[in-house]
Amino acid sequence: MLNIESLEFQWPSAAQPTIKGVNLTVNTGEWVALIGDNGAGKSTLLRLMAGLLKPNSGQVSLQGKNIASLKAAQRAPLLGVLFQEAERQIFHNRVWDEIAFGLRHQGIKGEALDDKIAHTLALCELTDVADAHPLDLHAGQRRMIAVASLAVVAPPLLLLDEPSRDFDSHWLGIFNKWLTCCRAQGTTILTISHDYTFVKQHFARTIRLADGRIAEDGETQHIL
Ligand SMILES: Nc1ncnc2c1ncn2[C@@H]1O[C@H](COP(=O)(O)OP(=O)(O)OP(=O)(O)O)[C@@H](O)[C@H]1O
Repeated sequence: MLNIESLEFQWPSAAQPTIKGVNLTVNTGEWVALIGDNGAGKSTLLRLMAGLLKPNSGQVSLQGKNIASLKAAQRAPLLGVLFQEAERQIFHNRVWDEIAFGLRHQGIKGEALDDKIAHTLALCELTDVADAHPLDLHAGQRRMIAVASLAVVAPPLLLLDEPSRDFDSHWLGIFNKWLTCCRAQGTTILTISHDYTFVKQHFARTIRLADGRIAEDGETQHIL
């Protein structure tokens, strides 16, 4: 599914590379947690995986395609990203329109569009706020809107950055219900997390990044 070879990346303003020769394979349907200290390079690596940054050398391949060579519209059906700050991926004035965006982009309209959105709103317990402005809602709901925008499109690969952050126990329960659906659909997931309870609950494999390199890669029960 996802193959990373000899990946190197240096932020233009940085004195040294942030990602230093990472090699990694994630198989279809696998769930992998990426852990490590603050500043280890986890979010940078996730952005490289998503094709949002171009590496200085090496390559990220997704389903055999070099991700850095794909346009945004070509990447959209292949992968979805949940960023740490949900606000950064919310652009519409109404929850319903935010969730509809990805489907409309795929040319889905009419009853098929309405049905998919109604199902996703119910799954994410957002039906009551479908007409609300996303930024009028609290942090847990805003994060769930970003989740719903991914859920409705259901890409085969999900890259999640600290997904359990901002959720109280109520919203975490709804989020975990969505993860159960992802598991049933065979979705591949790579998540960054500092929440080891969450990691142990869902992710059999854990990779620890330290100073831009993979320090450990193995079974979660041995690493955490
Ligand atoms: N936009 C940017 N421009 C320049 N340097 C950056 C940028 N984003 C991150 N960095 C630097 O890259 C290094 C790795 O940061 P990154 O956010 O990838 O680490 P992280 O492991 O995700 O940390 P955290 O757990 O705190 O989110 C840090 O030294 C950081 O200052």
